[in-house]
Amino acid sequence: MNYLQVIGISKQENGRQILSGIHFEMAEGYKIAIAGETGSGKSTLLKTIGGLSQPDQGEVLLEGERVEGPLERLIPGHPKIAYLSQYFELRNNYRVEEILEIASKTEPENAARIFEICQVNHLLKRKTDRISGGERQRIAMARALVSSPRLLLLDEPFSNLDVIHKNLMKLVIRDIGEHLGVTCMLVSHDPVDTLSWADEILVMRDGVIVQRGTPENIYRRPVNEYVAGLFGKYNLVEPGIFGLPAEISGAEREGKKLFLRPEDILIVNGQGAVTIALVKRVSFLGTLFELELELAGHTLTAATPDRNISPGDSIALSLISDQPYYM
Ligand SMILES: Nc1ncnc2c1ncn2[C@@H]1O[C@H](COP(=O)(O)OP(=O)(O)OP(=O)(O)O)[C@@H](O)[C@H]1O
Repeated sequence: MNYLQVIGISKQENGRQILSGIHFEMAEGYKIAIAGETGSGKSTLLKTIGGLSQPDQGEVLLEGERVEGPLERLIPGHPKIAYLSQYFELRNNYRVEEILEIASKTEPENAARIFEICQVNHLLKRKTDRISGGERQRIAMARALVSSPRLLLLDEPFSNLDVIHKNLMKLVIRDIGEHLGVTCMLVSHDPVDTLSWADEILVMRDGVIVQRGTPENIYRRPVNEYVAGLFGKYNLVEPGIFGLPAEISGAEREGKKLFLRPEDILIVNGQGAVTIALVKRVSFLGTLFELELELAGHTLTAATPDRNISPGDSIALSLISDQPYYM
């Protein structure tokens, strides 16, 4: 039996279709991220899974039992599912430990482990109005976890966090799965945040799942430009400009273009190379330099650690992949 089954969920709001026939299954311990542009239905789907939004059609089963919607329960929500919104509230004028104590349904030993993983031990004696945004988010996470959920739903857990607190939060979320064994699903409007965490990513657009796959598959083999663009920069060019034969993989690739992430383009020693591009612009990105290149009338984006490349240079290119992807 699948741990979580989402079966044909559809929902309209004010005559508009927000979710259409969403269907997927999830095994226990599996990590699913939901990505998509703003308004694509990610939060509504997550709330429906958590019993906080009523679907018009379809149902959600957790361990074989139907998750009731808010119209079917006196208190909306499911006792085994914790939903952590980006707009969570922490009551004012309480100490952090009191907030956590009120929510706790777990043994003190487990609670101590959760506090350690969420890195809130040093905050327990503080009043809730004397903590920063990043600390609040970790406390809200600890509060959700001490309620002993079987499934944790995180809606935009990285929003409003600076890089340091975002990285801390990523560690917390990783450790929740690894050390507490809580199954977790998260939504992020910045899908790049989900690549290193998720076992699988569901990409949504207009209330429909447009692609489902491993992070690597979605990143390297997006089904369309919408999915490609969500996960970063890309190039879509005629295969011929890299000297690739036009009919590499037969009829299915008819009219398709070569899909390349910036890092798929290698800058090589010019001897014997056939593809020479002109450097138009160089931008420093921290770990890499991003190059804007002109090649046979195309503008390409490449990435390189080489700091010795300047605008106006002619450079030789090659492709990193021996399995080109066409879109
Ligand atoms: N209660 C509601 N009444 C009317 N429209 C709603 C309601 N809830 C959501 N919507 C609409 O449904 C669509 C999907 O909203 P949802 O919040 O699920 O998207 P999202 O992908 O999570 O977006 P974001 O990344 O901006 O949070 C949006 O167009 C939103 O305006």
